[in-house]
Amino acid sequence: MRELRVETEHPYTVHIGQGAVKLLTERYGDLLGAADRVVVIADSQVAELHLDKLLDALKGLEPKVLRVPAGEQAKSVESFMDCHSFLLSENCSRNTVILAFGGGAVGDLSGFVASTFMRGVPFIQVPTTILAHDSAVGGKTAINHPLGKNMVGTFYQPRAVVYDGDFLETLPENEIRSGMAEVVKHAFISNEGWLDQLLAYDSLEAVSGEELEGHLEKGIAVKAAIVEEDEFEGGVRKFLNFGHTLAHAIEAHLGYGRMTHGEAVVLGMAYALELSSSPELPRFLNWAKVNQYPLERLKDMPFEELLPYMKKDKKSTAASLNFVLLGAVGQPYIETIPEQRAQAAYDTLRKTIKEMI
Ligand SMILES: O=C(O)C(=O)C[C@@H](O)[C@H](O)[C@H](O)COP(=O)(O)O
Repeated sequence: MRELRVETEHPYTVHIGQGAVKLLTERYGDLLGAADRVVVIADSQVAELHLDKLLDALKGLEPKVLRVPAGEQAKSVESFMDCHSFLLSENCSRNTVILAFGGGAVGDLSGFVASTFMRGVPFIQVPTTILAHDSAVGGKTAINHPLGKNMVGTFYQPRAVVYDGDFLETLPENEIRSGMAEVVKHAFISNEGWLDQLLAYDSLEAVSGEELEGHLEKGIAVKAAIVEEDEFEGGVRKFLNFGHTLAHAIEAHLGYGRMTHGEAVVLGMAYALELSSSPELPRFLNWAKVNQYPLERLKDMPFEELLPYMKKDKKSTAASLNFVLLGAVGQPYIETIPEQRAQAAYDTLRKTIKEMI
């Protein structure tokens, strides 16, 4: 079992490894045992596959379980209110502990619920996807608004992240693609050797379970170091948003859940590399093509339809479009891009993709 500390204002540990859920009672038994209620907010699809294992690990605690829609559909006002209604109907109090069981979406929703129920109750992230190595760490919680992704949310750190590798074994292909995008993002902003290694795999299927665990640990370490330096995103934390300005615009434009988050992030990273005039773009596009990321979808998305969302990005201001760009691998920076240049780069990228597929 591997452990990483995240030294934020309220520090916590990320536990990674097969069978990690047993730590819920071994390490967090005091917190959970002292709660008047333990509430599991579970992704409904994940619950079908893995809830028994989680409940087994929570034996004796008699948790209440609320199933929410799978994936991005969970991050709605309706789900948010359903969670609060459930907590109230179960007579939960400030002494209740919430467990988020599922991928990034259920983690974001549950964290937001935990941060707002009676002005805040403790929560533990129990992630079940590759993508969640990113979203479960760092304390960003949110639901979506039709006008922009993650627009309603808080910074609220979990008490622990218990990341059990067994849950990753049933991930569908598009979820593997989605999660690996965030792993590659962590490599782009931190470490050239690691990026070389990730882009050199013949395909995502060629990554063994053991190697994956190592990559996830590296990704979490990159993220934890940045979050420790800038928990509330005044500066360097923005680098974790590499590829996200366009990605979030695509997700909002298409409708949440129509493209996985990580797949959209791959399109967004390609765009950021184009804006950076980065020599990394060709091999990155090739990796994305080999692994069947939906590059071709850009052709149906005119720049003018994405622009309003990009203007609302949290890194932008009313007057400017701000992107995370890359000087070289491991050297991210923020730049304000004039609209015309943003449009020209988008058109160039679409042309390059059209020629290669
Ligand atoms: O933790 C962060 O900071 C990130 O930006 C990580 C992103 O990969 C993640 O998707 C995050 O939820 C995006 O946050 P947002 O503030 O751009 O909504």
